[in-house]
Amino acid sequence: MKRIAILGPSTFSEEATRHFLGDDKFTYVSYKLISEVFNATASGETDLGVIPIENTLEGSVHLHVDWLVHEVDLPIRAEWVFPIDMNLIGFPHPEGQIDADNPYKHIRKVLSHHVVPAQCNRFMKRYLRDAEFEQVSSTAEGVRIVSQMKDPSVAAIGTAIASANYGVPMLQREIQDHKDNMTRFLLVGKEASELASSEQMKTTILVTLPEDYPGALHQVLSAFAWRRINLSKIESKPTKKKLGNYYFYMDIVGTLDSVLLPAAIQEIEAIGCQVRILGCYPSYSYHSE
Ligand SMILES: O=C(O)C(=O)Cc1ccccc1
Repeated sequence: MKRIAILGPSTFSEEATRHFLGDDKFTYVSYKLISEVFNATASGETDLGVIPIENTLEGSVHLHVDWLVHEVDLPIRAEWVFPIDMNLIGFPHPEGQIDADNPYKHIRKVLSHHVVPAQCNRFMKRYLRDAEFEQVSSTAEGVRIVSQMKDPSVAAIGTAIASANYGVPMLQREIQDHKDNMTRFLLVGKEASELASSEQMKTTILVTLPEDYPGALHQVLSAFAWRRINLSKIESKPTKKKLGNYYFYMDIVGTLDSVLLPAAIQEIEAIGCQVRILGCYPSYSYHSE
C-alpha cells in the first residue's frame, strides 16, 4: 500500500484526503508540521504527500507554494477541492453565559492554523473581539492543546473529528464567513500515482520572463490565447533572488500529452522565458456523498 504523508491527525487535510482517496488503498501517515509532510515525501519515507494550497477566501497559502517551488522537487500528481466547515471548539464557561449578547465572551485566546482567521473573519469580529489569536501548526494541534489545558478561556477552531477525538465540546458549528468555503489540495510525489483518470487535466508551470523584454508577459499570454488554451490561475511571486524579480505561477487547463500545450511552452521558451513544469495531473471536483 502506498504511504501518504498528511498534516494530522484529525485535520482538514485528513478529512479532504479520506474523502477523495478512500481508506482501503492508501496508508495515511500523520505529521505535525507541513515541512515534515514535504520532507517525508522528498526523502522517500512516504510515497506521496498532501498539501493544502489555496482557499476561496484567502487565496494561495504562500508558505506551501514556496516550499513546493523552492525547497523540494516533487511533481504535482493530482488536485481536488474540498469544502471546509470551521468549528469553534472549547469548554463552556462553568457559570454559563457571562455576557447576554455574546456566548463566547469568556474566550481570551483562540488557537488554530494561520489560514483560519481570514476564513472566519466575521464571526471572530462579532464574538471573539477580545480574544488573542495564536497560530499553531494545524487546526488539530490547537484542539489537542485545548484538550490538555481544559481552560474555558482557551478555544480552538478546527474539524468536527478533532472535537470528537480529543473530547473537547463543539461550541459552534460552521463559523466560516461563506458557506461555500473551499480549499484546494495537491497530491505531490516522485512517482506517478495510480489514480482514477479525470476528465479535467491540468498542468502547472513556473515562468520566469527575460529581463528587459517589453511585452514579454503579453507574449506569454498570447501563446496560450491564440491556441485557445485556458489558464485557471496566474500569480506573480518573488524569485527571492533579487528585489523586483518575479516568476509567474500558472495553472493551465490541459495536458502535456496534447499537441497544443507543448507547442505553447516551446513558443514562450523561444522568446527567452525559463519554464519549469511542476506537474501535469488530473483535477477532481467535489461531489458530496
Ligand atoms: O490544519 C489543518 O486542519 C489543515 O489541514 C490545514 C488547513 C487549515 C485550514 C483550511 C484548510 C487546511
